[in-house]
Amino acid sequence: MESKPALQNRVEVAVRVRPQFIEADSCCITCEKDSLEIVNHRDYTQNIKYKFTTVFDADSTQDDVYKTFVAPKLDKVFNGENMSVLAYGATGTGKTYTMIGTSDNPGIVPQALRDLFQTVETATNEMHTYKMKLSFLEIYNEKLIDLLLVRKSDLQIWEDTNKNIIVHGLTVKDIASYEEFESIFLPAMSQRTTVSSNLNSHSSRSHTILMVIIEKTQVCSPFRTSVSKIQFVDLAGSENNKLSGNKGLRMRESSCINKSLFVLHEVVDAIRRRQKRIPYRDSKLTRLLQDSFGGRSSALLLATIAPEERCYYNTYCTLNFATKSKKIVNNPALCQEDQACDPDLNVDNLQLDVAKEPVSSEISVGNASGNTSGSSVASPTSVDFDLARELLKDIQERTRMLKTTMEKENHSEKDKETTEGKCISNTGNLIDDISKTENSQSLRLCRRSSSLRVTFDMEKQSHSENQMSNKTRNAGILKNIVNSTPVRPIPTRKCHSEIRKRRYSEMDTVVSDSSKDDEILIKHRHKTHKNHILCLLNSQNKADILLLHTVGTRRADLIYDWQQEHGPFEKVEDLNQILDLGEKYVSTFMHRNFLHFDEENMDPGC
Ligand SMILES: Nc1ncnc2c1ncn2[C@@H]1O[C@H](COP(=O)(O)OP(=O)(O)OP(=O)(O)O)[C@@H](O)[C@H]1O
Repeated sequence: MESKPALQNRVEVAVRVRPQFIEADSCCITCEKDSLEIVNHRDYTQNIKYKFTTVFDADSTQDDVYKTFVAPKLDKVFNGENMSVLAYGATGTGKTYTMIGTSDNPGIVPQALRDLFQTVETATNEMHTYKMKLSFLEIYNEKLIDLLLVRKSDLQIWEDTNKNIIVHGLTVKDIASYEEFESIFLPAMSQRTTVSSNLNSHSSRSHTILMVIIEKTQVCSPFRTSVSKIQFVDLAGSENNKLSGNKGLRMRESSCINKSLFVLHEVVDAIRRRQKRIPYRDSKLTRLLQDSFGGRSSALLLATIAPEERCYYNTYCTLNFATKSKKIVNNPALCQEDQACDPDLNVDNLQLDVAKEPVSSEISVGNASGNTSGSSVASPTSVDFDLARELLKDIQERTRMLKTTMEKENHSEKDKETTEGKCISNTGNLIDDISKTENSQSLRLCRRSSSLRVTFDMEKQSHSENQMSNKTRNAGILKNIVNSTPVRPIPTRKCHSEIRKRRYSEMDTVVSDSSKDDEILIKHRHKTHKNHILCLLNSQNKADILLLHTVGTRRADLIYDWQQEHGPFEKVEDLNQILDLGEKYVSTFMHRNFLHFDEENMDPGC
């Protein structure tokens, strides 16, 4: 495969400034075509200048953004590459507007889908057919919700032995036309959780990921299928609770949003600093975006900012995040599979590829030296599987013909067996040879791919890595999918200390000398949890009390009434004073809330 120019693999970043809504507030941004300046808050006599691929000023239209930043890259997806388009920015800065838009001013998603369907139409010919599929999910309060289903439940993220990420049970729907896409997408979009806040009348309370899968299949033998996907990510905006006026449940939502965005920052920082451990697992968002930040997908990040001075701090933070992100180097690979040759590989398995494409493991994401060990491994000799399979078919065909001829010529039974036996044994040997070669090939490729997945800095990226042949990569991906052994659920961040310990012990090379830190961390977390439980118990809002495990409306009433009468609980054990709860229940309460306490229950106001 031809090596690609370094810049093509970096996360591409553009910034869009939304129009000024509050005239009274002065504008703090000056835009150029590919740069912008804001005042330096540390020294008002200076400006801070940022450079990006493109800067869209407040006058830019939806068309400008789509046609300049996204449309030219859609070809990549058609050529088998995975791609993510992400909107990032503070609340009310125009992420959803830019991604989805309105019926009069359609945003990136509808425009891209129109173009994709158009390309499918023109590209379909006697050689290839195309199939498009759709999945749509939101991450709300650290829960994965399938937006294509009416009944909402928290989906699980699973991981197979090849470190492929799978959203278990996620609906994948076929879409045959743009109209069909709209008929599925628009009702699903209306299911997304939004509320009115001081900063945005339709503020998104969740991150959404819309995945469009494109399957390209050869009409003739060998019926190859290549599967690629493009995902559109509309991140919920970071929020300052004082400005947004959030309380109670809104506060909890915003704490989940802020926390996952915080982890995203940490992931970006860790990749840039080439840390051993990239904290992808610390939130569901980063787990699902693993491929877009330091993985095998190309990524386009659109940072949205507001021009008003009162939004200065958010603008400054967004621009800094955008600047950090553009330094991340992804290592996109073409996804291709030989479906016809593998009867076990059914299309339904591929549907799950919305989040299943190979991703970098925490251990393989940059070792201490920032070296990718695999890069020094010479490319294994490429075995031409297609040729081997053709040969195999040929032998089988000849065996069949020989058998028929022998029967016709009334050869003796013995002769027939001997000749046929020879042919079959040859065939068997060839099958063995092929599968042995494939297995060893795939083993090597799997090892290589886990160490080759992430490159932090293209300048330091080894040349040999880029030169990995197209076929080798494809075969690697094919084997990654074909060899996928049963998946297992990943313990997500709901982890309590035990899971945390176990996870750390699994990550032998990474944290072998950090057990002390871990212990301190566990103690700290325990203390923090205790404070948060206490805080929820003392909340003036019954909805907050209901967030505690094992607390239903009756118990929430008892707890609320008690604190109204006696004042706030000083310690969690004070629950024993509510006689109606019973001693046994209090111990269950402790057990469940301490062991199963998850951070989504934390109220940031506490
Ligand atoms: N470029 C723009 N031109 C015109 N209106 C815009 C533009 N950008 C944003 N808006 C308007 O600003 C408001 C907030 O935009 P939007 O809902 O897209 O923000 P958001 O960043 O998605 O916020 P949140 O994170 O709270 O969901 C909307 O009413 C939207 O129509």
